[in-house]
Amino acid sequence: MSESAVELSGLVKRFGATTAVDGLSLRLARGQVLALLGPNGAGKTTTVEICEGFQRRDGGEVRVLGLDPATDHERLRPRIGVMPQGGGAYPGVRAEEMLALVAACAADPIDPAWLIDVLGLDGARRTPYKRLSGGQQQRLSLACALVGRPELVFLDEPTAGLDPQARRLVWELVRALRADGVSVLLTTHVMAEAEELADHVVIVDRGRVVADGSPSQLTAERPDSAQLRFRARAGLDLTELCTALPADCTLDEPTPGAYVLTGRVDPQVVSAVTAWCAQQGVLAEELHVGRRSLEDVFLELTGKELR
Ligand SMILES: Nc1ncnc2c1ncn2[C@@H]1O[C@H](COP(=O)(O)OP(=O)(O)OP(=O)(O)O)[C@@H](O)[C@H]1O
Repeated sequence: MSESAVELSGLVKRFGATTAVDGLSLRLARGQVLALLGPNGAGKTTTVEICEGFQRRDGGEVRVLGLDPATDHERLRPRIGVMPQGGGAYPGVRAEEMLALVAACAADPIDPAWLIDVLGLDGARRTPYKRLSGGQQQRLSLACALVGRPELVFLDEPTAGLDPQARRLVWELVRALRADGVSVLLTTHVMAEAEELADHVVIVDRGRVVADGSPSQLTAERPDSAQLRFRARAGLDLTELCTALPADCTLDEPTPGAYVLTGRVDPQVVSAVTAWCAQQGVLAEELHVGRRSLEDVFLELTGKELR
């Protein structure tokens, strides 16, 4: 087994009566990307901040690059990069000044001008932090996390609020980091981000791990995990359609006119659905047979209620 970049065992963190992290264990192998997913308040940021050495744990074991962040923070700091949720900086500092300041703390920094260019911040180099757009602040925060050539990077919701172009750029950077052997632990609410980038996904809920594996393991580990999706006019009688299908199939209309059948999808099932639609004079469009998405797995494990 390769060496771990992060190893947590039975991690516990309480805030008064709230148990934010409740016996959480996970492992990020060196050179890999781990995505930590979970609903709001699941304990992701708290877990990441304990790994970064910014929060003290109440129980469990934590090893980050072989060190304990609670006691070895000074030795760990130059080896890790941190992009906190929401960023933050002195409002008057100019983008290039801020990056230069962070670079000055590193033994062998990446050229700040190059990073500014790669992250599309060239036109904003002399803009004070408070005047940068939210997306520019995010990208500057990412630049600050990377400028010290870290061995391990923590990215807390790195693409929150970014436009699609900037999101793609961040994804490319994460892939480039991985190709360079950098380990990445990221939190995200964007399932496509986890599917695109992560070698390993850990889903947490109420401070506990509820699923752990590669994206393909999580979406395909059950034999009944296939789905048939199609579009048709809204409000089809799903109870009646169900009678034409095997008992273990479930049908849902998550948004009007979009249908999802989950179960053992075989040729007979596809034929039964289209035949039933034909009997109703309904054209089933955009038929697609595939695996459950990571989002389906996530909702199944963590529920659909808002937190
Ligand atoms: N400093 C704090 N004081 C008190 N409670 C806190 C503190 N920080 C976090 N919590 C609580 O701990 C729980 C976990 O919060 P955390 O921010 O780690 O969740 P999260 O998974 O990162 O959520 P989100 O997706 O909304 O960012 C929540 O109930 C939160 O209210």
